[in-house]
Amino acid sequence: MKQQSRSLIIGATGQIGRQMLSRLGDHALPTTRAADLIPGWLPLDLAAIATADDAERVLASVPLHAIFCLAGMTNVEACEDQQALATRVNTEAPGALAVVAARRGIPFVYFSTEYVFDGMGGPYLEEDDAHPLSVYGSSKWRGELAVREACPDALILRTTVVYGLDRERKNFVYGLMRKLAAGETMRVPNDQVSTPTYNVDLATVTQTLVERGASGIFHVCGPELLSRLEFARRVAEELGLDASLIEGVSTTALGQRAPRPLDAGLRIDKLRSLHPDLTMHTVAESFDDLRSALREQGVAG
Ligand SMILES: NC(=O)C1=CN([C@@H]2O[C@H](COP(=O)(O)OP(=O)(O)OC[C@H]3O[C@@H](n4cnc5c(N)ncnc54)[C@H](OP(=O)(O)O)[C@@H]3O)[C@@H](O)[C@H]2O)C=CC1
Ligand SMILES: Cc1cn([C@H]2C[C@H](O)[C@@H](COP(=O)(O)OP(=O)(O)O[C@H]3O[C@@H](C)C(=O)[C@@H](O)[C@H]3O)O2)c(=O)[nH]c1=O
Repeated sequence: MKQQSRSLIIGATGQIGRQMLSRLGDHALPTTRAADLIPGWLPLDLAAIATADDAERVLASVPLHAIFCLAGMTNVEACEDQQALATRVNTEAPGALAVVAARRGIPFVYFSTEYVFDGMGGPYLEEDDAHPLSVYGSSKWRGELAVREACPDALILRTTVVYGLDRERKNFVYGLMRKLAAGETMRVPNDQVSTPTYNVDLATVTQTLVERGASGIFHVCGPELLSRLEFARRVAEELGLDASLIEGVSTTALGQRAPRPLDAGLRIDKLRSLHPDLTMHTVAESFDDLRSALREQGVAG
């Protein structure tokens, strides 16, 4: 029987990958490194893909109509110590997979980050100069360049501080909820300014942009410019948690190894002007949608 052509979701176990998967349903072919645990998924390890030949081998005889590259080495601190792996996973493998997409004439979507900027003049537009501060940011910026070179029609989506329901319960909001619900203090940087992004909006916009044949770089993030401290306080307020347990500190005091862009955030003027029907929700609006689901998951009171 002829195999049906599907959209490859690389990184389908991740926060954003899960959202894409639930949207695309049977039209998606998810990948994971732990393939034996999930029947029907394609085994794919970005660390094993260095060249277009490697990518062709992995995808040989797999009919596809789009490739979404959501997988990445996303632990910003760990990237500082594992530069070679970060380069392979975030730069070289996406570039190699983009070659396959270009050869097949199918859409390729690469997820990038606000961390391509240095945070000295945000919020940023798509055409602003990149100047990453960290190994992670640099690997993603070089990933963008590799993807664009391999597949000039690729769609590159830059986002940041993505939150929402996450089966792995890994994003910032979960960390905050766990601490506050346990009555523990959370130290949060008061000098990292960004534009937090609801993962449902991000997945909806991604799907729509691909359906509309968009290409090039788009910033896709929430509409509010907030420090982590302000964001954390709003989340606490939305969930009825004790915001007095949130302690604002400088990034320096937090002692993170990877430098973060401070005065950052992304501007979505381009998205708004070319696709005015697409809405990125505020924190308050997204929590109206999210609150009950978080409670069902048993992580919020
Ligand atoms: N979350 C955020 O705030 C932001 C995310 N992004 C970008 O969006 C993308 C998705 O992020 P998010 O969903 O949050 O990520 P997660 O950290 O939730 O998930 C990472 C995914 O990458 C996969 N992965 C990691 N290493 C490899 C590898 N060597 N080979 C194959 N798959 C691998 C994991 O799969 P496995 O199950 O096999 O471990 C997992 O599915 C990333 O590219 C990230 O850089 C950009 C800006 C902000
Ligand atoms: C350990 C610790 C961290 N933090 C903060 C610092 C840091 O800003 C944040 C770490 O959580 P995050 O994972 O959201 O932060 P970070 O890994 O810096 O976030 C990034 O993720 C990657 C994938 C991106 O591409 C970025 O755009 C951004 O969203 O939490 C605290 O506030 N208190 C703490 O006790």
